[in-house]
Amino acid sequence: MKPAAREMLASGARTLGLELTQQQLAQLDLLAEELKKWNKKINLTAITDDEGIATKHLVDSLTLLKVVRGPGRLLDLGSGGGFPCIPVKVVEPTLAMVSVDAVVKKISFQKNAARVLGLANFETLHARGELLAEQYPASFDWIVSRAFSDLPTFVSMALPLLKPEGRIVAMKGPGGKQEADEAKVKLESLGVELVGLQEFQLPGTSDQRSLLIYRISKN
Ligand SMILES: C[S@@+](CC[C@H](N)C(=O)[O-])C[C@H]1O[C@@H](n2cnc3c(N)ncnc32)[C@H](O)[C@@H]1O
Repeated sequence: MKPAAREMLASGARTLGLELTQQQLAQLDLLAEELKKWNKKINLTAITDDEGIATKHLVDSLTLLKVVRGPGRLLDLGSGGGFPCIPVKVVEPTLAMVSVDAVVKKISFQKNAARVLGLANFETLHARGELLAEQYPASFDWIVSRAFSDLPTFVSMALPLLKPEGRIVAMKGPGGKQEADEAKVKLESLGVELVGLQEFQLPGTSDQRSLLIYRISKN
């Protein structure tokens, strides 16, 4: 990435309370370069400029760390080009990751990126999220997604895979609260409750973001 984009990444992360090491910066830079290289052959993202990648993919993925903490097992459903899971893994390596996408070429990209970046405990899976319950029953502390699906679809897919004390985190844009309100009754009938809602501005932009956090209902 150009120096200006690297600086946007470092300062965006700092705004989130994350002081990136030189090694983490170099790994995220490498991820951006691999993304641009592969994107010429396969369609991974519409965002192709360094500044856009720095803020809208890298810093945006790291906003998840406002809520998620390691150690633990994290599942990213519909991870596409590896967002948010790869940047989060780089910055919070104590999280063991499973990254799932239904499109094989996206998973091939992630496998390559994980190798080039030297990520350990980062499993990639070419699969549909609906079909994971047998292989991963009640297995994850965190199940997350960004730009994946509506809340009821995501939550129903995540529930059989979530540990009893685990959390489901949906990364949303400015309409997150409204979506949560509209889905409230449906989500309660599925057996989850909203335990956190964070609304904030994506650092380095004027874009609004929200994080919706659910757990299995206690009553
Ligand atoms: C809009 S992309 C978002 C990718 C990434 N999370 C991001 O924010 O950049 C949605 C991704 O979900 C994947 N997907 C859609 N339905 C899926 C399913 N049922 N199981 C697994 N992946 C799915 C698609 O292949 C696509 O890569």
